[in-house]
Amino acid sequence: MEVKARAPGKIILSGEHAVVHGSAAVAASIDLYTHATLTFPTSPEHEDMLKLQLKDMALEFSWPISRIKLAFSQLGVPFSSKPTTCSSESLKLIAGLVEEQRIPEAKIALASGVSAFLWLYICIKGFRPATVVITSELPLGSGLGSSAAFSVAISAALLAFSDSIKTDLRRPGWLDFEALQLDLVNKWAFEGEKIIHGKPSGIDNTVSTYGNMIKFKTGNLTRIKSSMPLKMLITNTKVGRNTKALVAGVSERNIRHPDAMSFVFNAVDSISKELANVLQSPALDELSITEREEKLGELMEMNQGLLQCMGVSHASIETVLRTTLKYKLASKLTGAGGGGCVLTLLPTLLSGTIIDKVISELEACGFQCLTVKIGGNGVEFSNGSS
Ligand SMILES: Nc1ncnc2c1ncn2[C@@H]1O[C@H](COP(=O)(O)OP(=O)(O)OP(=O)(O)O)[C@@H](O)[C@H]1O
Ligand SMILES: C[C@@](O)(CCO)CC(=O)[O-]
Ligand SMILES: [Mg+2]
Repeated sequence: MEVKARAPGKIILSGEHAVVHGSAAVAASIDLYTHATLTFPTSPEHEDMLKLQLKDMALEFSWPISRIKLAFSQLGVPFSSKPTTCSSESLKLIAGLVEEQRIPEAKIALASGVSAFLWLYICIKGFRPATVVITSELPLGSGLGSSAAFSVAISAALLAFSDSIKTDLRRPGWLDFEALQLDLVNKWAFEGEKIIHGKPSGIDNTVSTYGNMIKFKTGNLTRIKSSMPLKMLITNTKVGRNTKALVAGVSERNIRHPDAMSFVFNAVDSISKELANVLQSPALDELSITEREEKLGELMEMNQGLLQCMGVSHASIETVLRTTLKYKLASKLTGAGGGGCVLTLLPTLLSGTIIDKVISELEACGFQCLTVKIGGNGVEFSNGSS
């Protein structure tokens, strides 16, 4: 039997980092996906193995089920129908299982993803042999939510057609989960994100699970129905960074300067609320769209200034900001910053010629530009026929 799931990446229009400290943030899904395919063995030679294939990286990891059982023999089986946080003892055992796989040094950042996979698999499926194959259209560690899409796609593939989620195996094509099922996928994915991010707010797994556009504050989501078209250019600076370290850096700055940082987080909260209101205000005519785009651009610039204040900008991000500003276009980093991707608002009336000029100037700096569809479906699953 084969089960597939796909989960989208995301952009954050406002509020990253501050959302970890209780401010509101606004995020939207994008049409770049991570796919997870789960198959149970049909031939006896694979019967005692759990395998994880990361196809894009040409890496395969495998553990004899007996080895996993042995690792957990002292702590007991974490098998659970309820989303469970990986304790530091369990994380140590899992880190041991990951270390045995000898991930090449250049790809060692993948270790936290492999640990998240093992935790989700063992908790949800127990000691059952299987192969899980991952492919992704998202750049890893670039601010487009690759870690969340990975955790959501894995949780969804493991939960679809399980005891927790009864779904109809016979229907073809990509299928939607029901509301309560989505909540369960999201909660498990959050446990995966905790292993990769350290202290996630939950915004990335939430927008990847539910899709569309959301406002998110202290664990609660409000769906946003944007009444205006929204076009963004995404520039990947290709400067690698790690969300866990950047989130920890902001928390340290907050400990050093709690009074000043609380004003910064409050300012971001107001920006996100205003941004959500602008997106949802009733559509009237073309002029009002232009005015609203100007407001959005200004709010994005203000948010970027505050992200600089938090210490998560980077020289490469500043280069993108300077380049787009020459064309009077507003930009901000998206996700954890420190490199990664930058969003640039492309107003509806902006000519194609200008867009092409901006893109070629950014690409001449060695960056990669992408345009994506914003606000599509969240996680979906299929019986393998898609
Ligand atoms: N397709 C994948 N295969 C294996 N591991 C993955 C995959 N996608 C993400 N990961 C794990 O997530 C890590 C990247 O997560 P990180 O949170 O640093 O960046 P991001 O999620 O892309 O950006 P942001 O959190 O800013 O949106 C990788 O180093 C790896 O451990
Ligand atoms: C930096 C951060 O705010 C967003 C990463 O996409 C971290 C989080 O909210 O978990
Ligand atoms: Mg991430």
